[in-house]
Amino acid sequence: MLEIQNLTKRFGGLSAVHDISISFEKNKINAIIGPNGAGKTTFFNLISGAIPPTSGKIVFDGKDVTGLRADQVAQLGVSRTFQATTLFERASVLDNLIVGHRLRTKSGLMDVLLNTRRLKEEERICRVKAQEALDFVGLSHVSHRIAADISQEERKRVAFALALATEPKMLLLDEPAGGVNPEETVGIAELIQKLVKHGMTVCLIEHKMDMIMNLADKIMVLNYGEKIAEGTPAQIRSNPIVIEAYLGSENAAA
Ligand SMILES: Nc1ncnc2c1ncn2[C@@H]1O[C@H](COP(=O)(O)OP(=O)(O)OP(=O)(O)O)[C@@H](O)[C@H]1O
Repeated sequence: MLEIQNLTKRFGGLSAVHDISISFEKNKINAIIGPNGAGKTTFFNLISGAIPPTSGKIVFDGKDVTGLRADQVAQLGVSRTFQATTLFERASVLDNLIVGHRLRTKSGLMDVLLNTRRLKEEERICRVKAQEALDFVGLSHVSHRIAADISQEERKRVAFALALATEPKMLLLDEPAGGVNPEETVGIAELIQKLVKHGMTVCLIEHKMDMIMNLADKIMVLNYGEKIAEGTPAQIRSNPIVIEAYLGSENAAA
């Protein structure tokens, strides 16, 4: 599904991502872990087209997407959530979703000015899709609440619903369980499994090791921009290089 070949991103003298090659299989949950500053976010920025690589190649679903812009990559089926979910705080959850969907649909300025039939039809479809996305992530009950009033866990679910607007094949989730309590983390993990059940491929960055170890099919470990390991949770847990660099001897003992 996603093939990364010798991907490098340099910022001045610093290689934030250095010569990474890896492949992520379709319909699986892939996790990227590593200490702060290891290059995880930069890696996501490269895959999603937010920044161009210095060198290397990114092939998504058989197409070379290296150097494409974020909107072009999104069009091909890669969608993304961010560590912080930015919402229109005074608007309802449903309206946030409708705006999110509208931004991704096709009417041009002339349609808006002329208020065409196509525009009206798109608006209707957006409302239906927004409602469907909220149902999918388990938020129909808060659809009319003001965004400012919902919990951190609900915000995370809204981020998922927004990312689903483009009907992606692959979802990049940046700390999907960041700032949510352990019970809610289980719920977020279940939602990720549901996405995969519905045919999506997931790639996530997460610091919550219990969640990752229970959820991921494959883990890539970054350290100082380099891939130091990849494998199943069991392989990663017992990898001496990972233990040394990242997990620490306490985790190994556990
Ligand atoms: N635009 C930029 N310009 C210069 N340096 C950058 C830029 N973006 C990231 N870096 C540097 O690249 C390195 C990797 O950063 P990155 O944010 O990708 O790490 P991370 O693993 O996502 O960290 P965290 O877990 O803290 O989010 C860091 O040293 C960071 O300071």
